[in-house]
Amino acid sequence: MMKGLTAKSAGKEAHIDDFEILHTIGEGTFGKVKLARHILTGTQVAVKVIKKRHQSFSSVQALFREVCSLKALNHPNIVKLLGVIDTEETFFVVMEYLSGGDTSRYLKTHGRMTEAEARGPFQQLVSALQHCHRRGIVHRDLKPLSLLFDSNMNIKLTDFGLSNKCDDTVQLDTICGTHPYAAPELFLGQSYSGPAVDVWSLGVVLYTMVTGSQPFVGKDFQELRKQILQGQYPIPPYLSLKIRDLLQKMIALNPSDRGTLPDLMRHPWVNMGQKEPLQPPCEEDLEVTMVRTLGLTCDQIQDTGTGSVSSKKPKVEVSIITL
Ligand SMILES: CC1(C)C(=O)N([C@H]2C=Cc3c(O)cccc32)c2nc(Nc3ccccc3)ncc21
Repeated sequence: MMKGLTAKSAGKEAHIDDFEILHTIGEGTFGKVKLARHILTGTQVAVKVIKKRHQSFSSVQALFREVCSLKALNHPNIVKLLGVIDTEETFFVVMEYLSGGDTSRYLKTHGRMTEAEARGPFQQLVSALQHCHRRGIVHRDLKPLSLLFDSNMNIKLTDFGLSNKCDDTVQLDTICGTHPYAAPELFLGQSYSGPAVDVWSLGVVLYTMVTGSQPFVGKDFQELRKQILQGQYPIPPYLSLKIRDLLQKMIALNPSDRGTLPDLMRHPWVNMGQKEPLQPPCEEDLEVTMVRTLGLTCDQIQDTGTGSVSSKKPKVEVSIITL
C-alpha cells in the first residue's frame, strides 16, 4: 500500500455519473443494492441506493453505524467501503462487489459443506472478527446472509448496521440480531458482553455451514427463544469429535464458558492440516486496490445519528487506484 497516500491527494471527488449502474442485486434494509461499474477503471462495485425521504430515524442511525464501523476497519475478510456520495435526495454507499453471493444462498444451492470446506471460511471469519473486536467494534448480527464470498471463495463480513462500539468491560444492552443466530443473553434483557455475543453467533453459523440447518428452530419467537435458552441442539452422527468440541465451546449458554477468539484460533479443529497454530493477522497495512476517505468524521456521523441531520455537507472523495 502506498504509505500516506489518501484519496485526498488524488483530489478527485466521485459523482454517481462516474459509475454505470447495471442492475439490482438485492434489497438491503435501507433500499436497493445495485451492481455498478466504475467507468474510468472498469471496476465493478456494489452501490446501496438510499432514498433519504424513505428512511426512518432508526434506519438512518443503522446506516451511520455501518459507515462509521466500516470506515474504521480494513481487513481482507471485511467488505470494503469505497465511499459515500451524498446528493439532495439520495445517499449512494459505494462498496466492494462480492461476486460469490451470500452463504445462505451457497448452502441452498450446494447443500452443507464438508468440515474441510468450512475450515478456511471459518478461519477467515475468526480473523475478521478479531480485527473488529480489537478496534472496539462488535457485529451483533452475524448470520449466513451477512457473509458473502468473493470470486476466490474468500468469505467476507458485511452488514454492520447493528454493530456497536464495545470492549470487554462495556456491557451492552440493546436487543438486536436476527433471532436464530442471537445469543441467549440477548433474550434475557440483561446487559451483555459484545464479543461473547459474536462468538455464539459464529458458532451457530459454523453449525449451519456443516449441517445445512439451524441448531435452534421454533414455529414462533417464543418457541425459538425457549430452544435457545435451553441451549440443546441436535448433533448429526457425521460430525467429527473435534468440531463437536469446538461447537460446544462457542454455543455455550454461559458467555464466560465460551472460548475467546484467540482460543478458537488455537483449537485443534481450526488448526487441522496447519504446520503451526494459526497466528492472529499482523496489523500491518494490507495491499489494497481501493483507496478511499470520507470527509465526514465518525464524531460528525454520531452527532448526525442523534437526529439532527448534520449541517456539515459530507465531502466525499473516492478514487479507485490500482496499485
Ligand atoms: C454492498 C453489499 C455489501 C450489499 O449490501 N450486498 C447485498 C446485495 C445482495 C445481498 C445478499 O443477497 C446478501 C447480503 C448482502 C447483499 C452486496 N452483495 C454483493 N454481492 C452479491 C452477489 C450476488 C448475489 C448477492 C450479492 N456484494 C456486495 C454487497
